[in-house]
Amino acid sequence: MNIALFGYGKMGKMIESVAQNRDHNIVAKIDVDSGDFDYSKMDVAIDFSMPDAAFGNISGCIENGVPVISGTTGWLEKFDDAVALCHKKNGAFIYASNFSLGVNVFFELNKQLARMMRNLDQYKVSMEEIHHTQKLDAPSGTAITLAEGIIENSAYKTWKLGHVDTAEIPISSKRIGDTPGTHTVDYESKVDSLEIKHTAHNREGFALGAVIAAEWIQGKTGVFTMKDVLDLK
Ligand SMILES: NC(=O)C1=CN([C@@H]2O[C@H](COP(=O)(O)OP(=O)(O)OC[C@H]3O[C@@H](n4cnc5c(N)ncnc54)[C@H](OP(=O)(O)O)[C@@H]3O)[C@@H](O)[C@H]2O)C=CC1
Ligand SMILES: O=C(O)C1=N[C@H](C(=O)O)C[C@H](O)C1
Repeated sequence: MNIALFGYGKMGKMIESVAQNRDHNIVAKIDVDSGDFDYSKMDVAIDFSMPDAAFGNISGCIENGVPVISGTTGWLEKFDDAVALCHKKNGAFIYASNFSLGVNVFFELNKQLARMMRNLDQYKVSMEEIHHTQKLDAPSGTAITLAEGIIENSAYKTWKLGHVDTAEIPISSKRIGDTPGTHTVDYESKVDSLEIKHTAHNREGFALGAVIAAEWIQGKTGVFTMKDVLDLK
């Protein structure tokens, strides 16, 4: 498969390595100051760029008939526009706030736990995410997806960074060293604590998930999620 990388930073380089180990070719490495590039050489594009660049990269690929996988976080105010464009152009698009296989299982576990805790008023939920100090957005895209999973399956109405009132899920964002990504969902009562946690040991899992998504989307049209890719029930 001929893969174009939009964003050749920490993740772009990791994806290059994982993709080459799976016998794919990298046909373009596109950063902020890259010149012209040729969409006709791309079987699929993988975007791990920056919040203000992602929508332009994704829409350019869709307009030019290139299936696109995006892991960039912090641009979701334009997500519905990307979905509409994909449907209009009969394109193919997957966004995931986190491509690691373990986190996608964690997303489903989190929803199931929220359903089980729904009527147990003794417990108050909170969330913590820890990332490296270069991260631009807070809270992380993964923490937002986890909060949305709880909101869909409980009486919580919204999430908020820091301290909150009772209908909100508090998210604490910490930036420590080179932490690849740690997410904890905690239910606290007066008598006990129940927590689920995912810890990424490095960036390889994110890259592997994105390459698996790129392989899976070949020949398909539509807007998909990692739940579709991994066939999680
Ligand atoms: N969904 C997931 O599983 C994961 C998502 N992420 C997300 O992916 C994104 C990238 O992360 P990471 O690789 O660590 O960040 P980096 O800062 O290391 O890399 C981002 C790259 O994007 C480049 N860039 C800037 N503008 C553009 C543009 N217009 N077109 C193409 N490339 C551009 C930057 O170039 P320059 O340096 O020249 O400005 C840089 O090389 C972040 O939003 C992060 O949150 C990260 C890990 C996992
Ligand atoms: O910026 C990162 O590094 C990461 N970003 C994603 C997020 O915002 O959730 C995924 C992962 O945790 C790493």
